[in-house]
Amino acid sequence: DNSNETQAIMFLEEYNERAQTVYPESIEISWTYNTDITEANQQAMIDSSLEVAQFAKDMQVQAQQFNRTGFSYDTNRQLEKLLYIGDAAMEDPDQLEELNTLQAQMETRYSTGEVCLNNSPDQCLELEPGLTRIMATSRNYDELFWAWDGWREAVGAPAREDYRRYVELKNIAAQANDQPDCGAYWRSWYETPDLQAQVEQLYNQLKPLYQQLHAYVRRKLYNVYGEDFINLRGPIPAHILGNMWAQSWTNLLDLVEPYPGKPTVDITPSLVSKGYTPLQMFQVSDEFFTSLGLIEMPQEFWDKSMIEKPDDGRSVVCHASAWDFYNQIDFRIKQCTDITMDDFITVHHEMGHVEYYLQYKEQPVVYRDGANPGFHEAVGDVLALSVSTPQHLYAVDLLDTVVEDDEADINYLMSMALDKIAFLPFGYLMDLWRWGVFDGSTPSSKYNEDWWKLRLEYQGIIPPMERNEGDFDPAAKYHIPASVPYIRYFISFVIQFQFHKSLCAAAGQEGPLYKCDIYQSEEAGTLLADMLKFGSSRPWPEAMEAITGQREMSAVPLVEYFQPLIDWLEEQNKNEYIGWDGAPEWRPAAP
Ligand SMILES: O=C(CCC(O)(O)[C@H](Cc1ccccc1)NC(=O)c1ccccc1)N[C@@H](Cc1ccccc1)C(=O)O
Ligand SMILES: [Zn+2]
Repeated sequence: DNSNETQAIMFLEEYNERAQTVYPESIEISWTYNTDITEANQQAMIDSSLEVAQFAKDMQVQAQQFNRTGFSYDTNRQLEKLLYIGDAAMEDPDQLEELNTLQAQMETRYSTGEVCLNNSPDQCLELEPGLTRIMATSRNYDELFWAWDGWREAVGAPAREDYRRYVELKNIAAQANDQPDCGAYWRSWYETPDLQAQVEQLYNQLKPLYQQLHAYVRRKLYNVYGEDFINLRGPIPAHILGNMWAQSWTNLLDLVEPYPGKPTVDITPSLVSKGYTPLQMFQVSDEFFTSLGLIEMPQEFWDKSMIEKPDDGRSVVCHASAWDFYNQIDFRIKQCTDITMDDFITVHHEMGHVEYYLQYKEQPVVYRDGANPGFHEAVGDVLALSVSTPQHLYAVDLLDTVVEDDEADINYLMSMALDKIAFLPFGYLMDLWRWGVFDGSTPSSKYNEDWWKLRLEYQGIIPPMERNEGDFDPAAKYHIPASVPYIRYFISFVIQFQFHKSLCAAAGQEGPLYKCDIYQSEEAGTLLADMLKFGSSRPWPEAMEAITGQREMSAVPLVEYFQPLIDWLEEQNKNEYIGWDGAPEWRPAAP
């Protein structure tokens, strides 16, 4: 009855007040651990998360007392968000403490991992920046193997037992949220019953693009490493693609550039030669957002963010992240920013998260989230599609010369494909593996075997040395030990081109999609901001419709963006073997 709804609304208002005290305090304690990893800070974070879990449980008990029939859509949706509270729903507090402890230990192991030169403890490299720079710049097969294998030995294998127990506990937590397993719980956030089928269909539509890029890059790597290490009908060794996880191949641009001799589109040399600091990289990004009429980063952001790896000996979680303190004033980024184009793009990615926070900060706390997790990942990347254009980089003095002809355009599209197309199979398989682990189809006895089956089937890569169950290679990627879902990035890499196409139309940009730069377009900014303000108050198809005019995810704008390169690659590859099942018995020579 109506009075019941009035009481529910009063309860929700009380929740909204209390949450804006409870959450900020706990998030501050988590920030302290992330920016100063010590045993004490880790324990403080675990203790605080147990307190927050108790608060969430108390609120859940109150929320489920209401008979929601006849309630308005909004009251219903807000209450619903309080019923499903993740790990906090675990019945047994000891199990929750064990889970939080495991997660903190796995995050610490990854974030403090290092590889030491011939066991001299004073010459060690951490992932950022040391190992990342080697993976990006070395063309020495053995040196790349040293970094690739050393990292997996340091943070992969040791995580196996923790991870096995983590999976058990995460599934117990999922069942406490009325879900069969943790993968099902993570997918439930999309409110899309056939989500797996939709992402599988999107992947199959994009697979031909990836296979063309794979064949072309394989040929170029063959020219560098030779026939002992590259089989022109087989998979590519996993460690020579310019990235620790072979998820982005942009660092191979100098090897694979279609028309060498054109001015480069890689601004890393410019950033370095012009003496750019991390702060300036953030300021340039902020200026792009405000040029669209979006909200600028508040002073607290500049005062309290951590945008460089500290040099005072502190251990920190270097993997980038953007933080909402749920008090409408504190928003931060934590990033160990290196002076590279990769990190300039990551700055935009992280700032996109904060822009979303700023746009929905007036929403009730329960709605301060992306329309779905993929939306949150797409915001910064959409703007980066404009920022990355040679014309824009030239306009903001990050490129000294720009040439606009068909060959230069193909070079540019290749650089973008090495990021966006190369990523797609990795973005897809990360959670294919985890969904299988959570639903039991991948037992711990086959963690590594199933991982490399997926890496071969979808990415067409092969480990440089035989792997076995003494290894645990998935844990060498942050999101696995850090328990961060990943299908959100695959979804983002598809929908960001839908958003780009719509924002470009709003900005009155007419030319080919890959040349569009929405810089300084208030129309584009307004179209984006109006969607961001929704937060998670409406189902994501409504947010999609608000920007693009239609409700589904679609790979069409991504294909449209890359069409000139697709045509070029098909011509280039007309005598190449497409795919990697042409030499099933082949293995690369040992490093
Ligand atoms: O992991 C990231 C960037 C970090 C983040 O911004 O996605 C961060 C990951 C994270 C870290 C700690 C706890 C939870 C998530 N996500 C956020 O900061 C975040 C997540 C949800 C809402 C708001 C912010 N990118 C992915 C994929 C990617 C995306 C875009 C370009 C390149 C690569 C990667 O590096 O493999
Ligand atoms: Zn992100």
